Amino acid sequence: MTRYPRLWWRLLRLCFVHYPGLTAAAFACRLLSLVTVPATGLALRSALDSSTAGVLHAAILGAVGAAAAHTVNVTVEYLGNSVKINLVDRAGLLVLDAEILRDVCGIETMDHLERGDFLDRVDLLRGASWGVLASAWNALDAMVNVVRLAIIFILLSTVSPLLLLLLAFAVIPLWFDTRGRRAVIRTETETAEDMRFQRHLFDLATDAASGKEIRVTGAGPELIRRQAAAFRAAHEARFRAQLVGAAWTAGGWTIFTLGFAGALALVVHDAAGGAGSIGDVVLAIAIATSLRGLVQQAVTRSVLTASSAVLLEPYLWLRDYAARERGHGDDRAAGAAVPRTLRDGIRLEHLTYRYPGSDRAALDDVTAHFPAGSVVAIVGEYGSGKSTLVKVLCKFHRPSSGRILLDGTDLADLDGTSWWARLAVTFQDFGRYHTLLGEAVGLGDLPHLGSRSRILEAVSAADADGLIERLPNGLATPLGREFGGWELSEGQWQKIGLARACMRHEPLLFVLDEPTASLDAPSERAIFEHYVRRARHLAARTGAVTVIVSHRFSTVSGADLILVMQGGRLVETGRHESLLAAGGVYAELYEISSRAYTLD
Ligand SMILES: Nc1ncnc2c1ncn2[C@@H]1O[C@H](COP(=O)(O)OP(=O)(O)OP(=O)(O)O)[C@@H](O)[C@H]1O
Repeated sequence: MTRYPRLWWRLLRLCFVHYPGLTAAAFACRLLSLVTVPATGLALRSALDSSTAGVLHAAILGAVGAAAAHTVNVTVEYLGNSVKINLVDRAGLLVLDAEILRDVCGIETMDHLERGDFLDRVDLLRGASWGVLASAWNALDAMVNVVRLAIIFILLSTVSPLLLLLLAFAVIPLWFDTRGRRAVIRTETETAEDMRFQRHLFDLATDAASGKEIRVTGAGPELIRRQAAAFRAAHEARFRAQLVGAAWTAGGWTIFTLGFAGALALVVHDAAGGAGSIGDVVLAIAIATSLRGLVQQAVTRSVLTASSAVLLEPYLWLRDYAARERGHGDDRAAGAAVPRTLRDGIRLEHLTYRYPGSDRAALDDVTAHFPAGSVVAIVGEYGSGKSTLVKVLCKFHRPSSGRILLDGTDLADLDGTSWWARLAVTFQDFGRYHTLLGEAVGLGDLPHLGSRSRILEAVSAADADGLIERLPNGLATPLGREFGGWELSEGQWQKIGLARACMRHEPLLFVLDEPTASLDAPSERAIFEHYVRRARHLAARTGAVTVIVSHRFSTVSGADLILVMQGGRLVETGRHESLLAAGGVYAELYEISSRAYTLD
């Protein structure tokens, strides 16, 4: 909680830096609002007392003053609020949202995108950055309200010190409300996972890709039942918490109203007994009436400020997390430069990796040497750790222990961006870019996005010339039905992904993670041979290592080195012939895979 004031100060400064005019106007309204209610009461008292004393011009002046002060009060309240809403909307969406996204995307590794606790926080903040900013203004307003109340109480004490008792009654609703709110916040945090889960099921049930399976398997009703159950559980818990909150609020206000009525009866009684003027009674009634509104505002703003903890906590957590992760990257990445070419190659030394929250190692003590210029195939059954190894090589995950050396330089000492600039990759879950076809390929190497010759060359390297010829506008064909473009088959999308990976001419690591999963057997063979030729070409230029991940053993038998993974461990390594001769896991899996292939 002690960090909040610092955060609010930073956020208010942020508003001022980006929108100085609006911020200054919002502050001016708040300053004026400090004096408008007391001024109205004082002017009214002066008008009534002057009129009782028969001083006409002073009475008129007082009446005009009271009307003017009241008008200013209403205007600054309205203006102050409108400016605040405008400011919070603009700065929230344009400045703070961008900051949050920069934090999420600026983290070098990708572990956070697979951590439930991280995703819960991002989920809470999704589209709610204005709420983080609003908390700073609510905190400021709560403070302004306290000062306004203090001025009013000083004024009331001039009428009767007993009126100060109202303060006690004013504090009660505040305390009651805070208690109720806390219960609501707690429940919202506790049920965030249920809400995320039900949204996931909703997306699954309405997504075109999963929709096909759902129809065939008839899993729809079960998914709907689970989605409804998760939603009901979260919703009911939140509703119950809101009822508890409402009960606390109602209790607080009932006590305040009783106290307020008692205090006014006291002032009228005093005036009737001759202990005050009629002006005093009017002053007390006018001010004490606004007092109710002011206390209500103070309570609302304090409650809003307190309830913003539901956003501030995840926001601060995310900032801390991003800063820690960036700090980790910066510490290590100081100084080391990515080699221009590889001579020795890539060495994995006792590489172990566990996914966040998992106690099972997805990579377990893997040691291997990928010589510069070699074509390395990683094979193994489902879930054996092939993709994880590729992701750690790409520096998307930081090894839990062990290291990766590039010509002797620890990958951990290189900064991610420089390393990624020397990678060419296509992943299993390749991107489907809904752009012009030429751009979908050219995006593989931004500096050459506009180079037609380079794009055509990449298309040829991916064996995709035939596809371009069949499309109505060649490279200028818009892709993706969702936005009115040309829809491609899985295999065609995959070829575009492969072409994109071929855009870079000087990678040090060329990764093909299941590059042919959506392609037929002849295309697969042709592509593999194509890539081996390309790998030799790249090897001659930069000593690049080509890593191909595949289930199909027959496809990769021509690789220089084959790594056989099983349950996260590297169980065999060597060339095809020697592995076959050894008669181990590779030989067995190769046999099964060849039989299946022949049956096909
Ligand atoms: N994000 C994740 N969080 C936790 N565990 C994961 C995650 N991704 C993968 N795993 C686990 O790590 C292990 C290795 O997964 P990986 O995807 O590397 O296997 P793979 O050999 O590439 O499988 P496939 O051939 O199916 O692509 C598996 O047991 C899997 O359950």
